[in-house]
Amino acid sequence: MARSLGRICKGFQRLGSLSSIQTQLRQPSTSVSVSVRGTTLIRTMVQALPSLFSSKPRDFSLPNSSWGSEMMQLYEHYNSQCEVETEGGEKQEGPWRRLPSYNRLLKYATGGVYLSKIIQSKARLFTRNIRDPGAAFEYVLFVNSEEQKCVCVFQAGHLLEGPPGHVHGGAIATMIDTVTGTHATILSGPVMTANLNINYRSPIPLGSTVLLESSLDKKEGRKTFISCKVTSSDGSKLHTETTALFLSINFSHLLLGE
Ligand SMILES: CCCCCCCC/C=C\CCCCCCCC(=O)SCCNC(=O)CCNC(=O)[C@H](O)C(C)(C)COP(=O)(O)OP(=O)(O)OC[C@H]1O[C@@H](n2cnc3c(N)ncnc32)[C@H](O)[C@@H]1OP(=O)(O)O
Repeated sequence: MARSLGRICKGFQRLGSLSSIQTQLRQPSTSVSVSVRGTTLIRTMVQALPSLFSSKPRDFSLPNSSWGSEMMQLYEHYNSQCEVETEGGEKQEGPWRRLPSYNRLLKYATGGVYLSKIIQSKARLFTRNIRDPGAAFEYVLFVNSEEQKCVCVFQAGHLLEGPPGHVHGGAIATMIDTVTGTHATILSGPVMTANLNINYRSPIPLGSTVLLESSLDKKEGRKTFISCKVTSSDGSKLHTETTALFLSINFSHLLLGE
């Protein structure tokens, strides 16, 4: 435990002081401003993420050759609203913001006390650990701070099969947890999923693109309640409906695992 804590402290030392991160935040090339309450932490984390990796991290939420036309259309729909033009022709932030996505959250604060050091260093985010483009989880998240909403465009690859020709329910749950969990983190800081209640209404064809829409229901103390719908890309078919509960945690909770 002491070793793990030491590693985490080292990790945060490498992150640099908060003021140096804030200086980074002010630089145009790295500036992201998610302007909802309680988002300073997540903004800092999102901003700091790239510097936690040894070499240039790959942002998995950018288009690749496996993205089909539906995925691209929806991506462009939301991406075009990340920056808008004023009447005077100036560019300014729009209502939506694309979230970058890496295959690891923290390089140094790994936890995982049951793993050897070598294996710990190979730990990767579940949804981003298959390198073959298009094979599994292809997705991109956008957040709308004003409306306290999050959307995710998700293209389900051939390795996610459950019933023949359709997406595995666990893979769907994984994406719902990812989207609502990210949304809850943006709204409330570090959280863990306490409850996910999913109703599967219609199967998702393998290879198709669907839209996940997450919205805040309410916040009560440490509890953040979120709802999420999965629909076909044109919104005409409802695939799943979910309510989720997230509880705010201290980082030490992840280490102690209690
Ligand atoms: C650090 C995050 C950083 C994220 C950065 C995001 C950037 C984006 C990048 C990448 C995206 C990746 C996003 C992935 C997201 C995935 C998230 C997961 O999958 S998390 C894994 C699955 N979840 C677990 O393993 C939890 C296991 N459970 C626990 O650890 C505990 O039970 C915990 C923390 C949930 C609660 O434990 P207590 O001890 O803190 O709290 P107690 O006292 O038990 O409960 C507090 C209140 O909550 C209610 N409560 C607790 N559990 C409940 C439940 N299941 N249903 C209803 N109420 C519950 C209780 O009744 C109590 O309520 P009363 O205060 O009395 O009103």
